[in-house]
Amino acid sequence: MDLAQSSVEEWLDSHPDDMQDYFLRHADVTLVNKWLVAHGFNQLPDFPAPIRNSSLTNLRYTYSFSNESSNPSSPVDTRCNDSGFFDSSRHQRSNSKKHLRHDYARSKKRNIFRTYEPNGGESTLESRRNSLKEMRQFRSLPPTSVNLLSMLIQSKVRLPRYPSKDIDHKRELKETNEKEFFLEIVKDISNELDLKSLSAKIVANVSCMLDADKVSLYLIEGKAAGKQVLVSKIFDLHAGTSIFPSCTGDIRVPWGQGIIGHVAETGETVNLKDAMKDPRYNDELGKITGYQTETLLCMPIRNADNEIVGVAQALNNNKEEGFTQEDEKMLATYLTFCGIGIHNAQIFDAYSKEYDRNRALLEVVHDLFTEQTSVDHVVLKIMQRAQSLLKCERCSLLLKDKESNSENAFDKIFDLAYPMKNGHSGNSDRDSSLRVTSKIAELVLLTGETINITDASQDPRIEHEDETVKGIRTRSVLCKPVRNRHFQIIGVAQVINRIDGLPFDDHDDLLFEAFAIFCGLGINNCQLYEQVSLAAARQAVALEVLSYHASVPQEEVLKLKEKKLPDIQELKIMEFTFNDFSLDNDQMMQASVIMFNDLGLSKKFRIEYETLCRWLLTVRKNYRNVAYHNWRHAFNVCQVMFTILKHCQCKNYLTDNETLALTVACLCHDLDHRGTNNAFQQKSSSALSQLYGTSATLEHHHFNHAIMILNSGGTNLFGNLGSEDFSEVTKLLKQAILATDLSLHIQLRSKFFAMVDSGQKVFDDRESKEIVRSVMMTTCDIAAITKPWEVQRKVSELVITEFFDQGDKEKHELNIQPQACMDRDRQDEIAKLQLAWIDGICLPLYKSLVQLDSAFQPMLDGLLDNRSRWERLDAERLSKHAILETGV
Ligand SMILES: Nc1nc2c(ncn2[C@@H]2O[C@@H]3COP(=O)(O)O[C@H]3[C@H]2O)c(=O)[nH]1
Ligand SMILES: [Zn+2]
Repeated sequence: MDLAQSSVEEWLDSHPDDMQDYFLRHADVTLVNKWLVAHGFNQLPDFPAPIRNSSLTNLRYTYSFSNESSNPSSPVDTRCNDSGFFDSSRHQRSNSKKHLRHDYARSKKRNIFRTYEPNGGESTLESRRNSLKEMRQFRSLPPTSVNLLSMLIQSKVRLPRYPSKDIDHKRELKETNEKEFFLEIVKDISNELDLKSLSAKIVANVSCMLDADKVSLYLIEGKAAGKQVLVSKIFDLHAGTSIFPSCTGDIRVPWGQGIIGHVAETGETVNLKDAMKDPRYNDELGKITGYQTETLLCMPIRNADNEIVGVAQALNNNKEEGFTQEDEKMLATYLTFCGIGIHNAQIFDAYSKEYDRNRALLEVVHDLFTEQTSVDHVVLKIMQRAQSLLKCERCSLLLKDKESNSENAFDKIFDLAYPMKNGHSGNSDRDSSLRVTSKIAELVLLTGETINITDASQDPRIEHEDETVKGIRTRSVLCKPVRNRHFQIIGVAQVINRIDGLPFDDHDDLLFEAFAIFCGLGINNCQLYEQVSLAAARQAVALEVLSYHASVPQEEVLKLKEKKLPDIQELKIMEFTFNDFSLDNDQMMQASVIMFNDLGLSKKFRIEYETLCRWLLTVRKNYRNVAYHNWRHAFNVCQVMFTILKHCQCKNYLTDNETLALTVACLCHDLDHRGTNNAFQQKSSSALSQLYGTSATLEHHHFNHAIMILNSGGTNLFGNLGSEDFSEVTKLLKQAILATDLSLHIQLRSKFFAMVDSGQKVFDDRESKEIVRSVMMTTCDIAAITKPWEVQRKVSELVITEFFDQGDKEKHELNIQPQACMDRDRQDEIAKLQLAWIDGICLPLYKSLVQLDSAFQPMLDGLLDNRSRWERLDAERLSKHAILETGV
């Protein structure tokens, strides 16, 4: 066991990268804390209270949990009071010096950063293997959009990692072949794009080159924002600056401080034989660690544009004369290469950050599309992503109270704390950290302006009394309005305290702006979705109510079912001269049953008698009580179809499915007609035109209504049809009902006329059959014009009554002038209009039908008779008119 342990340790020692990788992936905050305690870093700056009465008072620390392994969803408690680790007792503080000294002594013994790869190219192989493993991992997952997106936005860029030569090898080379040595250390850094590794390599190489005991490297950050600071990426304790390492290895030196600051600011090289005597030298750390600095060489690093990008400092080369001119020259030359390398690595770093940002925003977009059902879900997801990207202690969203009279009241608050509290929504009163910043949120809600408070202790708008009670300290706040798609403010998004202790910068502002927009969009989508769901539910309820009223009581069904059917001859329904008004309601029902039976439909399609009765009664009930487009019209249309099927040739070309579809279509073709035509639906922007569009608006509705009836309980006439027949009959039914749109007939009829003119008598191809069926529907629909004069006169009155009602609506409700045939003020022109109707639509149709099949002759005869009647009436009107005008 012990042996295994020692071999494990040995392996870990020889594989520092793997060990570090394992640590980064598996270490939790407790372990990090333990590590920090063990290494003497037992104070956190500003968390929770500044250090007072200590010899370290003027030391500036910056602790950051912001390295790539930090994840806001991990339960990191930055206050760490539970463990007592950050307890600010004096005892702990005085111990810290001891730890620090101890650690420093140890750090001298070994390289903290290994600057070479003991096993050559293995790491490149390993990274390739890892990336393959990741791909396999994604590929093995089921293909959900999340997995596909993850795969797509996986960075395919792998950092080149070139192994450094052993430090001893470099030293040897330096002794034997200085030129080779120099080439080696330039090559060493030329391909390194990771800033941290690059810094470590430069430090190691400069140390070797100058025989310096300690080398440090600082890079300038925050130049663009005008807040310059010198940052060291590597963990490297040394004396000479008032700095302290952070737990990520980032060390920050304020601008202009110490020799490093001076060199960065002026660009001068500083070469000292006795650094401690220089007034710029600040030896706070030296006092603690006991490290004595003697010789010092500090030089600026410039990029290709000659701008200073950093500073390198070497200490103690243990030579009496200090660092020589030769050393200076060599360092200057080497730093020229380092400057280019650093510049490239910084650009790469900026691109990586941008990549991360875009990736996070893409993920938010994905969330937005997948989470549309609940505001809570979408907001929480976006906030989690915002918090993970902005790395802040708290992220909240406060939604405006729409009901409240007050302009700055919130009714829903989402709050995500760090460590993750699994965001909750509710009353903010219980939460003091929200209360201290709610004034800011109210202000943002009122003004619509972003507020970025970089130092909350100096801001009067933050109520600090609450903080002392709860032990929470607001250091910085970034607060933004959240708007809907109409740019109205619907809430406020707020982030508090960056984890690294720095204030929110312009970059954060921009990023948070994107999140606020996403939040607004997400909420908007969810609200729309909720509205649609609500409307759908409302519609479902309305349909339920309607279908209850549209259905027929069972007694009525039984009554019809049990009533003896009269003789078909008695009803005279097999004649073209059938009187549309001869049957009463019950007789029309019975006549319909007889037609189904006589055509053999009931038998062929195994339609149960009770189902047929219920269906017929239901269809009748679903016609409105309008003047013309009512149940009687539907019945009369069906009667004509029946007569045609009984007397004309076309029956021979129709299949049973077609006969069934045409019969059902006649009875259903005007279902739920409201007494107004398609043009009116369009002009009034009725719900029907919105639902079905402007082409065959009503006809689509009639068809859908027919399907609805067929689908409701006990009325499925097609219930015993096989699936193929069922879908064919439904399709034929749709075609037939849509064909009753007169404008479609006008488009189609020329084809029919051409077919008849060409002498075609047999219709067995798909297209001509469809044309014939459509023409048959119109033939029946307008057949009242062919009926005996008394019937025609009565029907035309009903048609005109409905027309005039629509005309009245157009005049009074839509404020438009109706067509002549719908204008009540022109009722004396009826005969003229009927003549136009006959000549324009009816006569060409019935003439062509007779040409096709002489069995249609009675229809044409009736039509011509009615024409002469209308002609006479029109002539009478004209002569009356002439008498009135001339007085003769
Ligand atoms: N002018 C006129 N139009 C008619 C007459 N009979 C039917 N129609 C029209 O023919 C149309 C056929 O389709 P619709 O049932 O939608 O509406 C009908 C009426 O607009 C009529 O006697 N005179
Ligand atoms: Zn009709």
